[in-house]
Amino acid sequence: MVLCPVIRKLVGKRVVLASASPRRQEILNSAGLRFEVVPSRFKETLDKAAFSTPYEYALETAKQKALEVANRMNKKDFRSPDVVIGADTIVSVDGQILEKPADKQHAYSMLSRLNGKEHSVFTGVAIVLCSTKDKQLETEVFEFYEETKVKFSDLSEELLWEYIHSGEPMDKAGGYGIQSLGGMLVEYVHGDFLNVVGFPLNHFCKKLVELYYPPSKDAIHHVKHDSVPSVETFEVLSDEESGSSNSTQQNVTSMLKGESAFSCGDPGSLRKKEVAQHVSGEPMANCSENVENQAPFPTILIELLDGFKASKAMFVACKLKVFDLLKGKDILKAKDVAAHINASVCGIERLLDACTALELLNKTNEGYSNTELANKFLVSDSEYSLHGFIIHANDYVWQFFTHLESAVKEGTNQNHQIFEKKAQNLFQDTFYHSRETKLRFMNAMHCIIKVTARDVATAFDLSGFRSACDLGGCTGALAHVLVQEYPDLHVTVFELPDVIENISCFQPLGQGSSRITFTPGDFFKDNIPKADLYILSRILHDWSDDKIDILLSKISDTCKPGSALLVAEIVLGEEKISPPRAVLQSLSMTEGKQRSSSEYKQLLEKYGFTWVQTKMTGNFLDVLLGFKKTTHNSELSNFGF
Ligand SMILES: C[S@@+](CC[C@H](N)C(=O)[O-])C[C@H]1O[C@@H](n2cnc3c(N)ncnc32)[C@H](O)[C@@H]1O
Repeated sequence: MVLCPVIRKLVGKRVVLASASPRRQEILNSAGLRFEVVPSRFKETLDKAAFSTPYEYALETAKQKALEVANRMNKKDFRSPDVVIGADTIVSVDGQILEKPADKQHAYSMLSRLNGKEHSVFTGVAIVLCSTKDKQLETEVFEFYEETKVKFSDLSEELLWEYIHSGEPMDKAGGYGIQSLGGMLVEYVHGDFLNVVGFPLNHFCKKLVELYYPPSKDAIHHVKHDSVPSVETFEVLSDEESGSSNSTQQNVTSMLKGESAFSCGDPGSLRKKEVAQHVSGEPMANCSENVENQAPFPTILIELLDGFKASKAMFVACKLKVFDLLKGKDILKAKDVAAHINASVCGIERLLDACTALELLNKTNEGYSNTELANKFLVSDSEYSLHGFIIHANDYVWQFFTHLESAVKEGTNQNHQIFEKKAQNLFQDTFYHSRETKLRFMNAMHCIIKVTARDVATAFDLSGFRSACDLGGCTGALAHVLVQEYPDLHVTVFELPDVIENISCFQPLGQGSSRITFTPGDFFKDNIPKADLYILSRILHDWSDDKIDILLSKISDTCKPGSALLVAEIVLGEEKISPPRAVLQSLSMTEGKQRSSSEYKQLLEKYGFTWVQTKMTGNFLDVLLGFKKTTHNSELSNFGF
């Protein structure tokens, strides 16, 4: 549901959030905004002393972040976004700006400064409207900031260090996250809570209202500032400039060309309006009113319409090992690629052009070559290859989605259509029904967990644990990262015997592997090994509540008080409509389901795990950690919590 009608005004526009912050993404997602995430590469190194107030610093950083992304995207494919949103959150105390702590000691000095005092949280937000003229990017910047006052209670040193050891402060401005454990430090909040989380949604919506529902012409006044040259404001624009039928026609044409809905009139008049906007802080006049009456170009629908073609083009190029052929610096013509993989020249030429359009390949007069993205993720033997996962998507998931209509009507998964028999057991009867399909599935899991393992392993500080058991740990890819990260940790991978028989080709040579043991077994039927820490990575979403009951009861019974359970899954937003990859995965209708953070928390608590914390990693998987109930909190501090 989209509560704020103005958010709907952005439907059909290419909206980009220039921030990697999962918190900002979640806030905007839950407001119903559809956007792409392109984290800014702007280095946050502006000289703070050059700004007379903290919010000016936050505003400038937000603006530079957004402009960097707008410029980069425009240069990259000459297809600029319509709107780029940049934001920067800082904490200010005693006139000093605090950003993210560099290490635990730095976090301690920040939190000590905030202890027992009131401080301000400022978020600067820049909304950059983009358009192009002769492939040159033109931008208009609208900016605002929000201030929220927060007061910390008087906190003991012990509590501050406990909080620091939770790992939570490290990626947060001021060294705390109010939406999670950090909320316990806070006595009061005056102002917008979401501003402290990282994005002032309310003010953002008001700003959009100003932009998209501007006040009538009469309401706009001349402004004169002593410090800036006198400029024309909206009132001096002629009718023609500000909204005649001619300019309406131009708007429609420019929108159909994919240009910004705001690029009406000649560029000169646009620039005048732009200056006026900056000076007066007032919105653009009739230009956007005209646009309101036009149906915007439904970019999102067109992209959805073509989505399956794009996926399939990438799948087929992977299956034919096109990226392997072009790996490194090789440049080949279509006919050479066709000869190598024994395919038609015209077919390959079309496939290579499609991959170029999708930014997987580069094309010059000499021929085609891999983009960096393809070299890194699509070549089958690259370190972080997703090739195996893509082949699984092509050979299995794709088939499933061709039966989606029946799946939706029947409310069941369609394995019986694909495998021609009803699956009693998801793994034995489907993924593992032949050696070929088993290796394909294992390779797919191996690819995806390799890319995400480091973030899973480090989402919490696990250095207090000595033994871990990764239940359904497949090829052991997560176990390998865990033993690299934690030199005192031993990991048992508990897996089906069928899988363990086939793990040898997935084992890296080298350090740490002597601390990994593979133990065959069935986690529903057999006893599970004893450990301080149990791990369920992408297990719970696959199973029915009955099966989960068996598994979690078993873990809970085996766990000693103070031991912990770590769950890695894609965590749904509380409204359960984001992130799209989780919601789309749900369509595969396995026995299980995806859950939100509060649902996982409830589930873990039901089996005796307390103190459940969630980390949204920004990577493919999010992580939850809960501790087996203990009467003594001191047992938790053995693990640094
Ligand atoms: C979706 S995969 C996740 C693999 C791995 N944990 C990861 O995150 O990539 C589920 C894994 O659970 C294993 N599994 C399924 N049923 C099992 C059972 N009854 N006992 C032990 N492992 C099982 C499968 O073999 C598979 O490797």
